[in-house]
Amino acid sequence: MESIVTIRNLSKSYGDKEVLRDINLDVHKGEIIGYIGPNGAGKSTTVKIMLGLVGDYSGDIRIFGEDIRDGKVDYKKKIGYVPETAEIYENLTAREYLTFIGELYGMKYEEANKKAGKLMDLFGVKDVYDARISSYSKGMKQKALIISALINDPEVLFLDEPLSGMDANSVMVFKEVLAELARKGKTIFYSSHIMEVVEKISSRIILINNGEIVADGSFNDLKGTTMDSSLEEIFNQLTGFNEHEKIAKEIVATIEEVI
Ligand SMILES: Nc1ncnc2c1ncn2[C@@H]1O[C@H](COP(=O)(O)OP(=O)(O)OP(=O)(O)O)[C@@H](O)[C@H]1O
Repeated sequence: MESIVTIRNLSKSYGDKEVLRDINLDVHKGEIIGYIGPNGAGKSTTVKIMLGLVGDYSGDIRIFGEDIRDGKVDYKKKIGYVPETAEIYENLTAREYLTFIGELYGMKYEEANKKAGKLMDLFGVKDVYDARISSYSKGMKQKALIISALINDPEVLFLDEPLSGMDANSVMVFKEVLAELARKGKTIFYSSHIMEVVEKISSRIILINNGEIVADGSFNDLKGTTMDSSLEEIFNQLTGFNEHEKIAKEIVATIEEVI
């Protein structure tokens, strides 16, 4: 199977805090990787390193066979990225923003405008194409971001919590879009805390805890190793978490406390 992303011995520290420890990973064409882990586990850091947004790491990363350290930016043209928090240009309209992004990817204005307008329509937000993004609801902003990541027909998609704020119908459509893209040979790296969705869409799940990969396999493989039935339970077990009731009680007791 063709390897789209190859990560070898990736480690990263911030000061004396080791955030990623010896990550090794091969991502193959057409895979939907569910990349999960507790808050602060190192998921966004991994993705940002792959995108060239964070440097100063040790180890090697190849994307489409090229070492990303070589400073070439060509590989980025084949990548789409939905970040966890969007630095979206809120004063622009979606038409302005999406055509701008399209042109950055080397598309002609007319082509970008046509495609963006059509995608806005298909995502049910055509009526706000010419409204400022600052006036959008959370889910509408998320759709504009998703469109900006897809407009250049990328080979690889990096998605960080892409569904936040989206309603149930839109989520269904988007999940189907991801499955269809994977069938067409696109590779998807999907980072999220919504276990239900990760469980359903991923062909392979990678669980990272304290900067290390602690599980890597299909949902069925993971089920086999722990005897748990849902990804949420597997997640809790592999990250050593079984104290939710106790912690919740302490939180409520603290809220009620008269100090
Ligand atoms: N610029 C930075 N400077 C210092 N520490 C950082 C920086 N960015 C991230 N970290 C630390 O690296 C660790 C991993 O962060 P990261 O954002 O990769 O986690 P995550 O798995 O994406 O978490 P979440 O699920 O909350 O999004 C955290 O302890 C975080 O505090």
